Amino acid sequence: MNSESIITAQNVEKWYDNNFHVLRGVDLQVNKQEVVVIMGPSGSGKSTFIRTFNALEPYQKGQIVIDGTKLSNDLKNIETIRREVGMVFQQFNLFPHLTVLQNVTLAPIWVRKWSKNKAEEVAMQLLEKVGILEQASKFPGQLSGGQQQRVAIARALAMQPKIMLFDEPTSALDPEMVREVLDTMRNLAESGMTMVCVTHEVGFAREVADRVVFMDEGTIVEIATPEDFFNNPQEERSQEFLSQIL
Ligand SMILES: Nc1ncnc2c1ncn2[C@@H]1O[C@H](COP(=O)(O)OP(=O)(O)OP(=O)(O)O)[C@@H](O)[C@H]1O
Repeated sequence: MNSESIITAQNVEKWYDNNFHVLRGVDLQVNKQEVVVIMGPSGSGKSTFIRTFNALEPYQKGQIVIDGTKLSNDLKNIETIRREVGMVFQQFNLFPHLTVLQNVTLAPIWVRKWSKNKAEEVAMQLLEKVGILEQASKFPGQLSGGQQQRVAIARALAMQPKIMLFDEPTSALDPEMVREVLDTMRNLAESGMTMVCVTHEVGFAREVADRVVFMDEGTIVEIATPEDFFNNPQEERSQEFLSQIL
């Protein structure tokens, strides 16, 4: 792991329109090539927090800097940020009327202005990497959930991001498909990608994460190595959470 920071969030505060104070002064620094897993009870603000990293959610106070670019709410740097930060969601969010290949090449052609040939060449490499090359000409509805999620990962990677965000990527999958998606994420981590993953998958966190961040009620309660977090949590709220999930 590289010790150079690529995400710096300082004292981030956010209120939803209904005045709900969802992020209450959150600080986090993620280093290049680091894998951070964010865990915490439902409603603690995990999704909201990572969605601020690619400007899907505005925030009202504090500062977020992504690879040297300040993420301000005037959306000035939004194109730069979105190019650098890929995201995979719980619901795969693929375009149902486009083939797998078209889903993966769409953004590189329109945003990166690549030729169709170049975009398809890169897409085929990525589909091979995530193990679904033979599905390239199918439509999302013809694939299993696990395969669709791997298309979503390939689609995000096609933009050649520096950071990948995962928001509960296996929560909508049947149990037998969870493994193939986690294996794909593990391979990506091994290739040196910087990753921030909201997930309840303890095995993945134990094996792949460099650090586990535990959030509760809009704050970060504890940050620790997986070994320390799962074997010897320091905070009472972490202990309570772990006693429910382990
Ligand atoms: N658009 C919105 N408007 C108002 N409140 C919202 C909105 N989106 C989320 N919330 C609330 O903010 C809180 C945090 O939501 P968030 O999805 O970030 O939590 P989470 O920790 O990711 O939860 P989960 O594990 O259930 O996905 C929840 O109480 C949720 O109801």
